[in-house]
Amino acid sequence: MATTIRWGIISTGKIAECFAKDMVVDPKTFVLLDSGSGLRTDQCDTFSRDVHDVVHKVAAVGSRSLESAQSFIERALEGDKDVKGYGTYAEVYADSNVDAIYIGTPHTYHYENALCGIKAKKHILCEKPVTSNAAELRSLIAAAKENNVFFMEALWTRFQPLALELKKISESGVLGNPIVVNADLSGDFDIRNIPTTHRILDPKLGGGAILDLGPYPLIWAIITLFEHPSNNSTKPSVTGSILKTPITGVDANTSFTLNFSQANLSAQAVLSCSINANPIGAGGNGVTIRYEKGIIRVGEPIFCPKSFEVTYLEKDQQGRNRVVKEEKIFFEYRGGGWYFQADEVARCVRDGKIESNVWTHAKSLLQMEIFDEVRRQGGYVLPPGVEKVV
Ligand SMILES: NC(=O)C1=CN([C@@H]2O[C@H](COP(=O)(O)OP(=O)(O)OC[C@H]3O[C@@H](n4cnc5c(N)ncnc54)[C@H](OP(=O)(O)O)[C@@H]3O)[C@@H](O)[C@H]2O)C=CC1
Ligand SMILES: O=C1OC[C@@H](O)[C@H](O)[C@H]1O
Repeated sequence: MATTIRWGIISTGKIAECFAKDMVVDPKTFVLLDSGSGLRTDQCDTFSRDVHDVVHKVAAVGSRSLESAQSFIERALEGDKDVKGYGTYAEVYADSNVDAIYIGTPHTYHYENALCGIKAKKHILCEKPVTSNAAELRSLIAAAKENNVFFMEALWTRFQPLALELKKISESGVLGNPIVVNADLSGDFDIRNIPTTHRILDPKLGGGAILDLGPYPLIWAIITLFEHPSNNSTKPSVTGSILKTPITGVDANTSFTLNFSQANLSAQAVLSCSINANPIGAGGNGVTIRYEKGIIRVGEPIFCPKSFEVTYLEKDQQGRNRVVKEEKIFFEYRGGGWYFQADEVARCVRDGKIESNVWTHAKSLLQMEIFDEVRRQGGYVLPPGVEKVV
């Protein structure tokens, strides 16, 4: 019999709406198609979501305003009368019809929202970045353990079928070891014209590039370098550089380099993010991973790419690399793709786990430690009181 997870949604902002809409995409009728030239029809079925073991149901929506909760239910959940709308988040935590809480508030509220949910014995899926810093995350992990509830950061990209397939190729050895990862996520948020209270500009909301966009270039380095068997889960060294905007002092342009050289890997990730620049790979590739014997190029947008290309290289007699094969792999699916991570939550809850084996507490912690270090080196200090644990 399928396990049903009854979700309580915290906040009625943009991403909460995307997540809620995805929860009503029928997982059984969903088919993932491979399209275009380079079709790998032999493997299409492998990528079908075709989920029969878990079912998602939104049971409650909480907002700071009841009207907002009700209008959210109308627009995102087709006015479903079975969904309770609440004018406070506390009522969602207290609702006995809610199994798991999805948190879609601005970064600097994640800690307190997640802690309230955990204390109410709810399982938690919390948007990225999971907290403002590593200390807050350590405190939440301890609280989740103490209350025996599942807790995971909503690092949705890690669960997408493209990421799973790329990881398989990356670790198969067919391309040799990875050498360099280049990844950027940038967006032009029109920072001169948006209000300084916008979450991307307001330091009280953890504004800037590193906390909002940084998780995405980083996830490709984590998948291909940190998780690579030759790395033995060894943490990288971190070098970061930040250019702040004079508008509010948050980081506008941030780059960070990770060296993986302590285990059996010798590889570097060169990562960056900006809130005032167009995507570097607009119309092209947002991530490039160079291996000893090939290259993988991942399409934009790097948080939800729909294709990647693999170039296989071989040395000729003069020792020059030549292309021997090129392959392009496409992914298509209905909905936004946020349900892949929700399926993971449901299965972990069903199996009595408090942590995912895929996006573990340790990987979220590694991410927050890297961001802390980049902010430290770049001199980006959040205003007093914003970080609830330091
Ligand atoms: N996984 C993904 O693809 C994405 C993830 N995100 C993440 O989701 C989070 C929210 O982003 P996004 O949806 O774009 O943000 P929005 O500003 O659109 O929504 C945030 C919501 O949080 C609630 N909220 C609570 N306190 C505050 C406050 N002080 N100021 C503003 N809003 C508040 C509000 O809901 P209410 O009024 O109902 O209480 C608001 O609508 C971020 O942490 C971001 O990193 C964002 C975009 C994509
Ligand atoms: O998670 C996200 O993905 C898309 C970006 O535009 C957004 O700002 C970010 O929060």
